[in-house]
Amino acid sequence: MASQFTREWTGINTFAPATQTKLLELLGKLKQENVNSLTILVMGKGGVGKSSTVNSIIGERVVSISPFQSEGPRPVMVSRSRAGFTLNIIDTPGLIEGGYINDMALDIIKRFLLNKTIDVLVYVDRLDAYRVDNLDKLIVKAITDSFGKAIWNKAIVALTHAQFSPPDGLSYDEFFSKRSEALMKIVRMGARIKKDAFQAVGVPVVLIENSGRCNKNDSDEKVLPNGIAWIPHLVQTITEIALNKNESVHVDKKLIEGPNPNQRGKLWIPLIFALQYFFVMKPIEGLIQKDIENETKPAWELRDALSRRRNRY
Ligand SMILES: Nc1nc2c(ncn2[C@@H]2O[C@H](COP(=O)(O)OP(=O)(O)OP(=O)(O)O)[C@@H](O)[C@H]2O)c(=O)[nH]1
Repeated sequence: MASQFTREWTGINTFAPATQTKLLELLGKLKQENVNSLTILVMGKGGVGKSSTVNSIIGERVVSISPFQSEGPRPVMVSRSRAGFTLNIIDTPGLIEGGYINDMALDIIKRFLLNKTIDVLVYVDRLDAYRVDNLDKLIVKAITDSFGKAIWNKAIVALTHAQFSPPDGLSYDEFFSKRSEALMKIVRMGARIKKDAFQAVGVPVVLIENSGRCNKNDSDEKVLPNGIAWIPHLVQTITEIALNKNESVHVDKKLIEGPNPNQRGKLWIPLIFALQYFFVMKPIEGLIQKDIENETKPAWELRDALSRRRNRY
């Protein structure tokens, strides 16, 4: 997907040596499986840390970040190559505006993605939130309606602000598990996937800390309060999703335009006619016939029939 002029992924060099080694190992694993490029789509509500996450993965400030919702509702694709492998990451604008899905932004994203193939969807939200609401459901529904339910076979839920300290009484792991559980429930509902099927998909939830003040371990890697070096963990999860048995999602015209409303239900028309014929028209015909047979003949008709019979003898 990237051209021959794709820039070198030099941002990797800014990571701690231990992180670099792990990332290069993962790229090697992908190449071993004949995967020479990956396209990652980053989506979520406004201001949750999508652009910051793109910058963290690339290791450069490639897209602008802002504490306020960004103005231009335009997606941006950043491509970098390293050792014969190309990484494409698509940053998208937040989809919610004034409490509703911004249809225009969604449409622009869909058109931007036309003829591209999504290998992994990273659905971003924040760890430090206490409740999920209808907006979360709406955004998941909008993603599902745009790219089909199959997109969730290729999805990761990523929670930013992961250096967050939960309120008194709750451990980090407990808070993470409660937050993930609540979010996964809303994702399942928004995607309209049955519980069993959704559990079988097993969308992974990963933690991210984009802040420059992220703690580091002895190997100088950025770590979370649970001790996990999050960059290699995120890239490893991306690799696993990319290599799972499910197909990547190719965005074609049919997918983004959805079913033609004029075609909707057309297949049912002959069946409805057949049902009407057998279960409405036929029984009515039968009743009419029976009615004619049972009809009591008027007296003059019986009298005329009798005199005709008498004259014959
Ligand atoms: N502490 C902390 N702040 C973060 C993290 N991720 C993002 N931020 C901050 O959150 C704000 C919004 O971040 P962005 O990356 O612009 O969020 P976005 O989702 O791309 O926003 P839109 O493009 O407006 O939809 C910025 O002030 C970031 O510095 C994180 O992991 N930890």
